[in-house]
Amino acid sequence: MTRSSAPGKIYLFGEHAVVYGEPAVPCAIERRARVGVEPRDDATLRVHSDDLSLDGFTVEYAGSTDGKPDIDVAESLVDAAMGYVDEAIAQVREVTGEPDAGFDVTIESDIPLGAGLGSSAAVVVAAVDAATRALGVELSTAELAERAYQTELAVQEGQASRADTFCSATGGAVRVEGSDCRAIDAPDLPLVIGFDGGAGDTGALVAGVRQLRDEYSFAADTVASIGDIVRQGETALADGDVAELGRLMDFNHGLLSALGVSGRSLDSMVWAAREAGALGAKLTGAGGGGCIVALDPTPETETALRYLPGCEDVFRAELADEGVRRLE
Ligand SMILES: Nc1ncnc2c1ncn2[C@@H]1O[C@H](COP(=O)(O)OP(=O)(O)OP(=O)(O)O)[C@@H](O)[C@H]1O
Ligand SMILES: C[C@@](O)(CCO)CC(=O)[O-]
Ligand SMILES: [Mg+2]
Repeated sequence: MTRSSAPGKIYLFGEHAVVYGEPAVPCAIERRARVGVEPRDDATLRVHSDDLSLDGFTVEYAGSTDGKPDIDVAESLVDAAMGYVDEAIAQVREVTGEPDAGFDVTIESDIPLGAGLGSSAAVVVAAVDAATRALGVELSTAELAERAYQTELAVQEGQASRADTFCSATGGAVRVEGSDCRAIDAPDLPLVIGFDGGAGDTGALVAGVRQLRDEYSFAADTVASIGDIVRQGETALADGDVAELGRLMDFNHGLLSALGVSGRSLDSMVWAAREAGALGAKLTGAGGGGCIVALDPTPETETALRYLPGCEDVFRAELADEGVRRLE
């Protein structure tokens, strides 16, 4: 068995706008997806994940185009669940020049699905890394990030940035603007995550923003303004000005909300954090439902979120300095 892990992430600033070429600053956090792969002697892909909300199931199907999944749950759920792993393995087949490679894949993850913490990117980065190594190919971090990006791009129907996958592959805080991806220095930040137990569909949310942006020039301006916030945020990060970071996060949340990607429970967690004295709070990732990130060095935000109806989990996030990790 060849195993790799990769971290999830939060966005300090810039999700969604990054899809249209604005800069974004995601930070990897110490919550990981671990993927183990065992090459098979046929072209079948067999995936087991206990973490899927489908209550743990195994899907088996032939890697060829006419292969039908052999499962006992609704096919749409399977499509949603399998999309990223399936495409990650397609990338592995291409980069290794082994179109008929088959694998048994086992996924364990500490990252809630579809909640804005980059579970898809972490699973994809770890899967591509483990499966290529299992076939005797070691990708550089840049190549791994590129293949993982191509995976998200394909699954999200041509609408993805390099931000999540680059951040998960390299770890740390990063800045992504188009194809320009780089590590940046970030001070130790007092990050608190609130999770409403829900999820959003990244592809659908990104498509919704694209539609608004095409329809209204002020929506396009909103996306451009998020870019301005990110640039200002970079200065605040470089200065270690946590109060200013918080103000900018609040503003960023407002603009994401205007673009239609927040929701009642995300807004209520954001307001609970602000009322508890957080320096700033915003949704993270694609939105719809899932997680917010707040800045608070005191325990007040954690306490407020813990008692907020509709908030299912609260935790402090540590920055993950290490990206992909080769386990065995
Ligand atoms: N533990 C897992 N096992 C199998 N597949 C997973 C697992 N975690 C995530 N995935 C895949 O990732 C998909 C969720 O990705 P999606 O991009 O919608 O959300 P996210 O990456 O968690 O959040 P965001 O992109 O907003 O940060 C799942 O539907 C599934 O295909
Ligand atoms: C919403 C988005 O900006 C981040 C999802 O975590 C999509 C992407 O960058 O691919
Ligand atoms: Mg994702």
